[in-house]
Amino acid sequence: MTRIDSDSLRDILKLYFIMGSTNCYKSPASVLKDAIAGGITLFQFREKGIDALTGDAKFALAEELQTICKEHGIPFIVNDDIDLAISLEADGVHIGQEDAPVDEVRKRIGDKILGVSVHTMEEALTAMEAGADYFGVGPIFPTKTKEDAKPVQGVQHIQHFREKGITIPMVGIGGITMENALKVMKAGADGVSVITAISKATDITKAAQRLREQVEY
Ligand SMILES: Cc1ncsc1CCOP(=O)(O)O
Ligand SMILES: C=C1C=NC(C)=NC1=N
Repeated sequence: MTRIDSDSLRDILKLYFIMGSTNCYKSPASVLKDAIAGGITLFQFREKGIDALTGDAKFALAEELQTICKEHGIPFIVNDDIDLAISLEADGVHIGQEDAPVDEVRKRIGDKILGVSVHTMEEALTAMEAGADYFGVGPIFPTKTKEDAKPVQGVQHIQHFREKGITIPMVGIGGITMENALKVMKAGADGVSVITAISKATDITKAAQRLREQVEY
């Protein structure tokens, strides 16, 4: 197996739905099915927060959601938990700056997709050197979903990375909705990562559809 090429990755990063049990009013399985029906292109299992599942319950939910992704041809990414990703043979992982070093994770997952959260040029350059396939940049707008999010940065970092000639696939994250998604794309992102605007929508399929329209501008 070889590393995914950037152009294919850009296509799957367009509408990057992220979710765990703590982000859903309904069952995570039904939320994911509705989001897939609305046109998400990538899914990340992110089980975090005070009521997050752990151990066997977390594994069982991950497996259930991975099966749904497989049935619909949607790649399945695991947030932070490298062991879980490896045991499930997930399509990739997403790590933050506080997680294991990028080069260590790259060694453990081989050619699978490796996403890294970056907030500064230095973090970006280090992550690229170490083998990241894409960046998650944010929080772009205010968000209540991640309690320990860094300061809201707007689209300046995405613009700055592009102005400096960084061409690596990149998604914006944080407070992204159908109203502001286009601004993120025009700043130079290849896609948007969304939790609440989809997972807590009244009509999940419609919310995903509207976001998909925005990113396909
Ligand atoms: C995981 C993460 N990283 C930066 S902001 C954020 C949460 C995004 O959630 P939402 O789309 O609900 O604002
Ligand atoms: C924190 C994150 C930033 N970006 C992405 C894509 N996922 C995350 N979990």
